[in-house]
Amino acid sequence: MGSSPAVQFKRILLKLSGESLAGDAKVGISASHLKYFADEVKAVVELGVQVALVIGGGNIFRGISSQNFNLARVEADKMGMLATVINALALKSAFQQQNLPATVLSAVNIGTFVEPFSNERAIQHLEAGRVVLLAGGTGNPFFTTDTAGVLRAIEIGAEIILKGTRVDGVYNADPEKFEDAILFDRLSYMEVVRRNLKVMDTTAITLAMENKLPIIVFNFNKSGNLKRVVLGEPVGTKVQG
Ligand SMILES: Nc1ncnc2c1ncn2[C@@H]1O[C@H](COP(=O)(O)OP(=O)(O)O)[C@@H](O)[C@H]1O
Ligand SMILES: O=c1ccn([C@@H]2O[C@H](COP(=O)(O)OP(=O)(O)O)[C@@H](O)[C@H]2O)c(=O)[nH]1
Repeated sequence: MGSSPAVQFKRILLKLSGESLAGDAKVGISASHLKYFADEVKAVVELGVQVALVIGGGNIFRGISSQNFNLARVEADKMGMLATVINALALKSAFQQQNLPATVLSAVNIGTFVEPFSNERAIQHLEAGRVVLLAGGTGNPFFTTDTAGVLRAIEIGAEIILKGTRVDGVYNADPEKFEDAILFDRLSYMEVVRRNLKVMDTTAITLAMENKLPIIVFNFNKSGNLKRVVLGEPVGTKVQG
């Protein structure tokens, strides 16, 4: 008889894209996707893992698409950051409906709706057993929520950033464009940068590298995968030194 798998992490930072909250139309928020997020996250909280979650905003607005609307980039990025707050509020409510205590901390000052982010507050909430939804990205234009994920992981002392996507990990080319793309089990940070593998932006990768924060990129759309990663099963691609 094999021993049961052991939980690998005490505290994780989970990064999920805004689009993963949308239905097939890739815009807006889908009720069934909210429920799915709650179920997947609850399964690891029940293992005793502290979960901080950085959510993107691409299902509502991306600053990079500002040219399409003839908007100034900085204003468009503010809209993108606000979009992440909307997603975080939706997730908080969905988590609470599944009896999963959750709270939102925002990098952008939203007044009375949500608490402002501080690393101490985040850690207090995590230690009190709440899922901490980190909204507003980094609070600065020209950054992404992937970079916010790495930054917050380091600030709150998470052992790893888990980036959930709709593909199985990091490939040698975009698997949505190249059918014969090959999946890596592991990669160094420098290989991701050198090979220009666009699964996370370079700012996020180099910040992780400088702070020795390991990254696992995995398919969040496969139910149970988040739990498998936390239990140390070989799921996705591990990026580290
Ligand atoms: N080398 C690569 N390996 C894996 N995915 C890649 C790669 N290059 C580009 N991608 C794309 O990155 C996406 C994952 O990033 P994610 O942040 O979840 O989505 P998005 O950027 O659309 O919000 C995948 O769906 C995939 O199409
Ligand atoms: O620190 C940040 C994080 C995000 N954004 C803006 O918010 C949008 C949504 O974030 P992102 O594209 O990372 O979301 P995702 O792709 O994960 O859904 C971005 O396009 C940017 O316009 C920003 O300006 N600063």
